[in-house]
Amino acid sequence: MGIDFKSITDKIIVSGKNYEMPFSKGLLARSLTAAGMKPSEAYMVAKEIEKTLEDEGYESITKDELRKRVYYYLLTKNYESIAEKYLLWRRILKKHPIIILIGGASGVGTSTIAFELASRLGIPSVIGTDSIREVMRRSISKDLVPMLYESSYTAWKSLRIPSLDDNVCDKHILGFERHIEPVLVGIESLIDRSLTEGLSIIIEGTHIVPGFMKEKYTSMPNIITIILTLSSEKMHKKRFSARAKVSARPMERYLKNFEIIRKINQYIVDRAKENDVPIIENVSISQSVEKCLEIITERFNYLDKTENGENGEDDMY
Ligand SMILES: Nc1ncnc2c1ncn2[C@@H]1O[C@H](COP(=O)(O)OP(=O)(O)OP(=O)(O)O)[C@@H](O)[C@H]1O
Ligand SMILES: O=C(O)[C@@H](CO)OP(=O)(O)O
Repeated sequence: MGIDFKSITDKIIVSGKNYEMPFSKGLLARSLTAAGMKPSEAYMVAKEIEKTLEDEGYESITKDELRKRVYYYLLTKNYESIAEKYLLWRRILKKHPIIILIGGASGVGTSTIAFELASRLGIPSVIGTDSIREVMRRSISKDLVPMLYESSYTAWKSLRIPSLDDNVCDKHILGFERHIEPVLVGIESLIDRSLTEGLSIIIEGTHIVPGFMKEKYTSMPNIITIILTLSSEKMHKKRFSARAKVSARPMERYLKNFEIIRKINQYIVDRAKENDVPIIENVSISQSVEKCLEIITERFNYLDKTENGENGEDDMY
């Protein structure tokens, strides 16, 4: 049996297909910011919508009706483009789990952007590929795949190739490739699980490299890969010192291996270009998040059109 919210709150109750919850201005504001509204404005709009419903005597409202109300409210306040994006996002998220993969070399900011994006989109799970790597380490022995027990930029040290001719193959990159392969198995199984459960998720880290994931995944329109980079070496270096101040990851280790990390950065960017995967210069957090949202909205538009036709609006709200 569900919770009897009426007995514990006098808030309007919002009901979905399988659950009910008290009206949350924060949740509504979040879906408005995902559609492009400024956070400060979004909270005020959410507050105003709640007040209008209260004034009209609502005690409960279905999610579909609320969506409709929000949409028309936005139109009457001249937020046409946000209104359309808001509807598009609700329509897509209602039908599909969304899987966002954020890749990039160590230190370019994948986890920072992934967490910001998750909060804007209301996606409850962010998993770092470092954690997946940790799980894979427990299931694959060090003797079998020693590269897995290294970092992405030191994996080359475990290669079993005595003298590698750098003109034929770059040992740092070969080490990196061998390092990410077993982690990809874990990433793919996590994606399978999310698809089966219908749960949206963001997976981030240096093990997300375009061209390495099976086509089965890259061809799904609700799986979106984005690569982050930093062209400026100076800025990239600074990120390690900034991180060292708030975490237990010493910057010396990353600075010592900086040349290799930069090589990996270039390698990931090249693979992204080859595979038509969008690349974002992660200079400012807010701008990177905005760009990610633009890329995701574009994909949603495509998904929506392929499902409903150019003007199809059979399930508008
Ligand atoms: N756009 C940005 N502007 C300023 N600082 C940023 C930005 N993105 C990330 N940072 C900071 O840079 C540092 C490194 O970022 P983060 O830990 O997210 O990197 P990462 O790509 O996840 O690295 P790793 O793969 O090694 O875990 C952090 O201190 C973070 O706060
Ligand atoms: O392998 C790496 O590039 C990083 C990624 O976060 O991990 P660590 O430096 O902790 O081994």
